[in-house]
Amino acid sequence: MSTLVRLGLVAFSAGVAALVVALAMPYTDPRSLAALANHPIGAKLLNLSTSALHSFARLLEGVSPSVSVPSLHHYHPLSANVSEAVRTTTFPGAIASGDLDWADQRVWQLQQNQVTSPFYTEDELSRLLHWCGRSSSNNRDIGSPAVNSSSDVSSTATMLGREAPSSEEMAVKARFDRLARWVAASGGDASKVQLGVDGDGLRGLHANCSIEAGEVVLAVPLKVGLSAATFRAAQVLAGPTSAWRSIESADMFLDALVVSYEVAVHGDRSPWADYLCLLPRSYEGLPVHISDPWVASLLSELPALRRLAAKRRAQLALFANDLARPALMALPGGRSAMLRLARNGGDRAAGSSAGRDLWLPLWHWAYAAMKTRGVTLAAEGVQHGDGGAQLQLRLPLSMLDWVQEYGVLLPILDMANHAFEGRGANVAYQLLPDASGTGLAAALVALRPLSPGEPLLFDYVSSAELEEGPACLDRWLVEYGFVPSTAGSDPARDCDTFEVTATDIARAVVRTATSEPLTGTALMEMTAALEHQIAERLSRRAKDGLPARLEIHVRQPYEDEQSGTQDHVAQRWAVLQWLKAALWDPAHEDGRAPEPGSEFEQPVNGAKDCTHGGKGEEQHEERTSFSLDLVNPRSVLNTLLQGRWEQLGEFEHRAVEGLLAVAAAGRRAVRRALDQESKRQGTYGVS
Ligand SMILES: C[S@@+](CC[C@H](N)C(=O)[O-])C[C@H]1O[C@@H](n2cnc3c(N)ncnc32)[C@H](O)[C@@H]1O
Repeated sequence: MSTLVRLGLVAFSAGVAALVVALAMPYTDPRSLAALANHPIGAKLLNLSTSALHSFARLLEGVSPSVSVPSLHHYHPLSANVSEAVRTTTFPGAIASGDLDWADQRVWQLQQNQVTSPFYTEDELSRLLHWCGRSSSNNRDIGSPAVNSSSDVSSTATMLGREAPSSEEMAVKARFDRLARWVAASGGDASKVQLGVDGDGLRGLHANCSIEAGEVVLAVPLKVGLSAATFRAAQVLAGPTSAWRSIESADMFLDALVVSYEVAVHGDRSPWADYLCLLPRSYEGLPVHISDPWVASLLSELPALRRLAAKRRAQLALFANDLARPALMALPGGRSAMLRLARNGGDRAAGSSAGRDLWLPLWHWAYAAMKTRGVTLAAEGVQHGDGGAQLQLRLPLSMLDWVQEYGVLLPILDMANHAFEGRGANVAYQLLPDASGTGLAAALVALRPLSPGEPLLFDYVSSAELEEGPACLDRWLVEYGFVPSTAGSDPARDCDTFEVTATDIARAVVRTATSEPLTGTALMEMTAALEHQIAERLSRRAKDGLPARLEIHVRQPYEDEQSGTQDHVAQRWAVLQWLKAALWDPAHEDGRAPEPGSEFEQPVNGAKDCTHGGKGEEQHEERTSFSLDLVNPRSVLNTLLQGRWEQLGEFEHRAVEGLLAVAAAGRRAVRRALDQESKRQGTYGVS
């Protein structure tokens, strides 16, 4: 080969090498990578190349690109009946919202049948967080005493009577102090706060000195927060999560992946190791994690909660198996971490029940931690800087261009408990520039002068509620795992949802007509016959988009004059139309039957007689010929509300904490609706 050709080849190789280096360089320097990712074309190129690289890697692993994209349909226990479920979506107020019906009672039951053990246990968490060196902690665990032993914190903790803190308490204090130093070194300030326990035994954040109104009590720079933008594999997250972009609400599960990764892969080497050790080991209130069959059966009577929990449960399963597990394995160190999780379950050969793979327990616990403690930041604000400051986060965020909201776990700040604004909140959550002036810090600002030892309470949702109005309390249980005890009830947060089927309508009709309790074979027979008729009418009306069952939502009427609705029963008009369709023969709709606005008319054909409980074919005939067309939908609605009010009353004797609070709030809402119906109709007295 001539020298010239050799030289040419060397020059060509050098050129190729230079090109490769030029292409690879941005990936090695976070700043140039961030600059590139913030450019619209650069971000697209990065997205494309990381997705392509990831797909290539999967091909090498033998995963065919034609493997179908995972979908929530696979986790809907009745998905074979999807087309039937779709039918229920078109009518206003119909149960399903989307193409899968999560409200169907059978969905929750079937899911529940598969739950044979708790989603995670404290013992499993002890194994996952073995480096923390202690056995348990939860919100009410006093493994977290007031960590400042100064004498002016007497109102802080129930622990102060103790002379010497236990070794566990010392360990908690040491971890908290290390976190405070990390926050300070990162440009924040945690010098005015300490861990404490309130009078109910609830762990929280307390002031440790006197604080003026308007003073910043705590500032935690966002870069200290644990999030998809900051965790240790942030820069390579886009590829392994590229399949997530087409899945509804995928960003909600990104945070659980982040926590799982830090625990499984980095453990005590994680910058958040101290923080992870201070997290509660159990989050008992989240409906999605109900494993006790008795509690699950209570949830069945709260359809709004049940529907949300059923869907969330399916989403968690979809992500755990098909999306988060492969994503974690594709992140650096993920594959061996996953193997460790599988092994950490103990000795399977010995048939130990403690031997399950720890991945699912970790996943569910991580989800619970993020859900109950994370703050969310709009992706828009994160990418373009909020409050006038450009964020310094390591991840070129536009690479995750499908994310709308980032969840962030903020060490120390997330120890503060909740109180509604104007109802006990003494600090406000704000985003402020951090000490460097180039990034943001999440801050708690005093709303009034604070004394040493006072618990710091802020409103978890005030900014969200500004836009959407007050959230119903049942929503709190699903999203935050607890129902805040407010000073007196706030009518705007009292809501109830209950389900009405042909059976419920039949019972209400009998009750409306007879005002006698539903007892005896004769009444049962009559109800069954009515139910049959009602179900038939509804199924005939299915072609008009009328669902076979309806959720009735009861809440404070919106103040908004524009909407023009002032009914405690949401979409009352539509509900009455549906009841009318269930009760009245379509042939009678040309004015032959009473309109919903007209007064209740007594049923004919001896409906009253049915309460006498006689037997025989003749009477049965008479009863089943009861004329539904003459029953007024308004009176049935009234009876349904009355029945619901009584049903919720029974919760008082059997429900567990969170569900009891939801049921009580629902009962107050239904009471208001009943009063409104009673006033409107004048003639109906309700007890
Ligand atoms: C952000 S954490 C607050 C700190 C937490 N207490 C701890 O020990 O780590 C939110 C959790 O604290 C509890 N919590 C906060 N505010 C509460 C309140 N007002 N009433 C009851 N529980 C509350 C709930 O369990 C909630 O899921």
